[in-house]
Amino acid sequence: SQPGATQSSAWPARPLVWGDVNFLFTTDTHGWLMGHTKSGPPEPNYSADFGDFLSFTTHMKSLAAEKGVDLLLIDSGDLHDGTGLTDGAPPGQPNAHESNKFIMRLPYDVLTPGNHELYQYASALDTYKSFVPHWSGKYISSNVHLTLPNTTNLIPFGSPYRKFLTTQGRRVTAFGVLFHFTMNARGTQVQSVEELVEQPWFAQAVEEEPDMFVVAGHMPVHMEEDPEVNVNDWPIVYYAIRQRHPETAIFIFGGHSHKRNCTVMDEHAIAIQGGRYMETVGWLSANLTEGGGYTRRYLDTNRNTYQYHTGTDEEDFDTLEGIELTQYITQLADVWNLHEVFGYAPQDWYLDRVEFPHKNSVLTLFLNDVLPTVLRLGAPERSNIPLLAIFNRGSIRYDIYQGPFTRNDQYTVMPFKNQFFYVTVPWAVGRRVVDEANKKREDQARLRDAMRMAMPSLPQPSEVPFPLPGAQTVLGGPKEPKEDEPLTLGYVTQDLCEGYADDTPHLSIGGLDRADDFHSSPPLPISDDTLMDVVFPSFVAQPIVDALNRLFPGQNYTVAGLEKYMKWGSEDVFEVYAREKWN
Ligand SMILES: Nc1ccn([C@@H]2O[C@H](COP(=O)(O)O)[C@@H](O)[C@H]2O)c(=O)n1
Repeated sequence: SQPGATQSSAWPARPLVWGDVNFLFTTDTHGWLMGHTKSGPPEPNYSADFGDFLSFTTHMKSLAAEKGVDLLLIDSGDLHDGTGLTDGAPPGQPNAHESNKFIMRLPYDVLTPGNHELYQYASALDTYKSFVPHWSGKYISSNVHLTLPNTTNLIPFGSPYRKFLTTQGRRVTAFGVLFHFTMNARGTQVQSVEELVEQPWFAQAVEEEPDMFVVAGHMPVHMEEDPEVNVNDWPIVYYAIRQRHPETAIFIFGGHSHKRNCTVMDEHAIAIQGGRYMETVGWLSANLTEGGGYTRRYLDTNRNTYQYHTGTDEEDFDTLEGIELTQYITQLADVWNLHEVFGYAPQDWYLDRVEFPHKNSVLTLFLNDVLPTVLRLGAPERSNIPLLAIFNRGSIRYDIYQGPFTRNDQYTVMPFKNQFFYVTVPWAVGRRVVDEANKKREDQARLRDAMRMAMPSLPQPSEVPFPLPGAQTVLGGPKEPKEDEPLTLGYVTQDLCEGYADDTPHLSIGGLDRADDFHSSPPLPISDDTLMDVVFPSFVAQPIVDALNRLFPGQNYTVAGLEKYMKWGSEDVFEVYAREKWN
């Protein structure tokens, strides 16, 4: 792992149960290739870096070969937007250009893009040119297309599908599916999942019966409260395959909601996903012969986990390639100055453990102090005008831990490069913008829910042989810790499949389901007709402009007509604040 990373003191509770077909899977890694290096709990549980992960997958592939079984490695997208390694490149270089080279060192069998691969045309194009070719057909994007500069023809972003033989000779048909993402950059196209399954080429690809279908997709395998994330179109893909092949095995690997979860779809189909930020490596094993059945496990990403499951120790775990990858990651972090300290955070602030406006919520810190401080510093000429700052919760991505706050931390909290726009309106209008923008979101969510209800519901699985014979130890709740083995803080997963699936037992860190809605700084004690500045990030300019136009008819606000509030963008905000307040 990376120099200075605090190692985990926790260990897995029991060995993995292998089937004849096995999968390791990642999703929503968002650039956390350095692993989690802080000492505050639960960070040490996720302290392995991508070099460790490479050593782990190498040992696991060898174990599979020794056992004469298959092991496939899958990723379900969102490789960048989340750390300095992916987003801290010098100006002009597309996100993830360097970090993608690290990912290319891993032996993935199937990869698929997430929505973050498509927000910016420059990074989508760079992925297409520099990353996709390396995979020789393994990077699959069944419903994503792109146009090359100065052309109009849509071409597949990755391969539309992949048919291949596993090392044990099993025939696989694989697809890669992204939810119907609509905020993609001009020059990229995402087909809806309904449209995808109607394509003649899709019907043709599905027609021939393989031993198993493997579908990696950037959509959650469960329903979510948040309409931004509640984009579970898996039943559409599932039915499109099931109609033709009633009993063929289907393995679905989801993502996007940043949670561990699992759903049994029928006796021969299961959908599963790991969490986010390289905190989880998922494990799924199945017997396609000998009466079927599955086991699953959510592995914490630390060296204890990796060594325990590969029967190695500090002496023989690291492979040369793994050590080399760790060193390359360290070098890039050094070259890009990611460990530069901007200030010292006086306490922890959490994203998901406490609710806004709790004093330990990173959202509270951001709205009540960070944003007002930085906006005032950034536009001193407007400091006599009252200010209402608005932001979208989804732009804040992670906790802040007490101690040195570095350039990399700035990217883990707020990786996006959004400008700040403003309009000057009477307080009577300004104070209603956030509610109005959120109301529209809720209306859209209701519409989407209504469409979803029109879809056939999933059949109830009957008598699903879950888990695999020999996996009974997985059932019955968390293993009781020994008295001298205190539990550490971490994830305690309750997914929708049978039994207990966390690999290492923990005391629950908690976690809240939140909508990616709009929030604003505290109300101002001013009269309704006082003019004020409403400031918001460019990413949400359209919904805020729409809300303003509904509240203030006749003004005709447009995104193109908006002015920048200050020179700093969202990626600068925490640096400016930490230098000012924590230094
Ligand atoms: N330029 C951007 C891009 C995205 N966001 C926020 O990220 C959310 C999507 O992230 P997921 O991991 O859930 O896919 C999006 O809804 C925005 O809130 C942003 O702020 N700026």
